[in-house]
Amino acid sequence: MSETASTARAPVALLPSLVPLLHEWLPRQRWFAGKGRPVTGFTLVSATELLPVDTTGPGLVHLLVRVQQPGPNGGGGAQGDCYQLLLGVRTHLPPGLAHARIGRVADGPLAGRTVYEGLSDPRLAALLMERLRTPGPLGPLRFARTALIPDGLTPRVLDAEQSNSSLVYGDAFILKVFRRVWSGANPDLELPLALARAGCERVPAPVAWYETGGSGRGGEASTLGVLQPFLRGSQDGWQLALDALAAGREFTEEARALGRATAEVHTALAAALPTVALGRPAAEHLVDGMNRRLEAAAQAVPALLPYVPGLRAAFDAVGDCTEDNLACRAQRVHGDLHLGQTLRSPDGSWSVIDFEGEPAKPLTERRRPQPPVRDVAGMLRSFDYAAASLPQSPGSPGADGAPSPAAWAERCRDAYCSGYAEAAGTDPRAEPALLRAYETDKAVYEVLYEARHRPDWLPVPMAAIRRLAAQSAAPERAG
Ligand SMILES: Nc1ncnc2c1ncn2[C@@H]1O[C@H](COP(=O)(O)OP(=O)(O)O)[C@@H](O)[C@H]1O
Ligand SMILES: O=P(O)(O)O[C@H]1O[C@H](CO)[C@@H](O[C@H]2O[C@H](CO)[C@@H](O)[C@H](O)[C@H]2O)[C@H](O)[C@H]1O
Repeated sequence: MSETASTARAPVALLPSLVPLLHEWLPRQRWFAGKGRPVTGFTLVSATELLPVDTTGPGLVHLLVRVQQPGPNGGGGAQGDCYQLLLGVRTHLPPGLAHARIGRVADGPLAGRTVYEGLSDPRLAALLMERLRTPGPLGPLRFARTALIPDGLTPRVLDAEQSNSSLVYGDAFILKVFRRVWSGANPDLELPLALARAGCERVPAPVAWYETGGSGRGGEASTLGVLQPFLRGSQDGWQLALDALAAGREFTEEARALGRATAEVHTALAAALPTVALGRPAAEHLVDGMNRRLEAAAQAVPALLPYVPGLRAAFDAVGDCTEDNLACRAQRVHGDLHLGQTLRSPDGSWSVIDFEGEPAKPLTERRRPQPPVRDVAGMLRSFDYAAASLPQSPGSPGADGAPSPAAWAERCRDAYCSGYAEAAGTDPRAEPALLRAYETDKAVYEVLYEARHRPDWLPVPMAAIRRLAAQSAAPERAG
């Protein structure tokens, strides 16, 4: 991403007058990654008027802003993390947009005007779609598409709690606007594009996207947003699993189908993008990464400390990877696979979405080839999560002698691995120590994630930590 401030007709002195409003508004957003650390400054990366700001109607300003904060920044390093903002500007905000209000600008080029979350304004959201329909450059931004997009689709903001912002257009397309912008292609564009080119139908194929930087000055463009077909009427795997559990129903058929879908995605990714055999140095590098993440998590969540030696022992299995072990081949993977990243369409087929990887990790790390067992482990953790999040009531599994949620999860985990083995030809359970190492790494990530975002959920990954640490201490008894 270019670090030079650039403008496309947007007022150059825009940022200073917005700073007091952003100071207050930005840290409160669900997608703001630097929660808990004070914001000490803002730097403008680029400002682009998508709709000119004049006094007759709403304007739409696209901003890339770096946010300075003390402490360990993710991808931004000392310069701070970069965020994408789409600000609506109006003289009078209609009451229907009151919920989107950011504030009134006190001085500068927008003095007296109200700025608000532009994506919440259907008129401005439609304008963003118009840009995607008619590709080409606009100041520092570039719009691209792979197919014609129909006109006149009504936009609505998806109100799911998310790391990014998504808009649905006419129930036909979904546009994901990446909030935290990293230098380089986002895997949520890169991988679905590669899968679409490889003919894999498990992933909605990107129809359009927009990006910045990377052209002419070397380096890769940074992805800002991706438009994909909206899978109307589909339900996500997390909700389906919870519904099944609450009704005391098995979920093994679905789990098996999910295993097959995961294997198909992995096979297509391995065919479309480079794979590497992990020799000892590369495997040891992976173990180092796991140990570093464990140390950082244990510093932030001291409840992890007693388990550190046991968890470290679990990671050692990855260091034993040799080049002739097929399970140790590394390839591009999903990177944050869980039930909430799967959608079942009304005809019963499963799709996989959200290839961004773990949002807090630097992009370079997320784009590195990994053993596919990493995704398998992520999904196995998810069945455990579903079972652990079921509120106990009479008649629910585990109460009054009904099958226990833990046993339900175990059957799902087995069925998922069986489905995976059927489609991939390799059974993840054939390398139990490797699988356990990746499950442990994921559980450590979850401990940190929950401590930061949903402290009430912390007991769920902590229960897994206790189980995994005990299994490493007695591996011969662990499955
Ligand atoms: N192609 C799609 N069709 C239907 N719904 C989708 C599609 N892509 C995403 N969604 C819905 O949008 C939600 C958020 O999408 P996701 O890619 O997970 O965003 P985030 O990275 O912000 O978590 C998903 O949980 C899903 O319900
Ligand atoms: O969907 P995101 O890309 O935002 O992923 C993050 O949030 C997830 C929670 O929404 C989190 O997943 C964890 O909780 C899920 C239940 O809510 C569970 O199914 C997953 O197994 C568990 O990891 C994910 O880790 C995080 O990156």
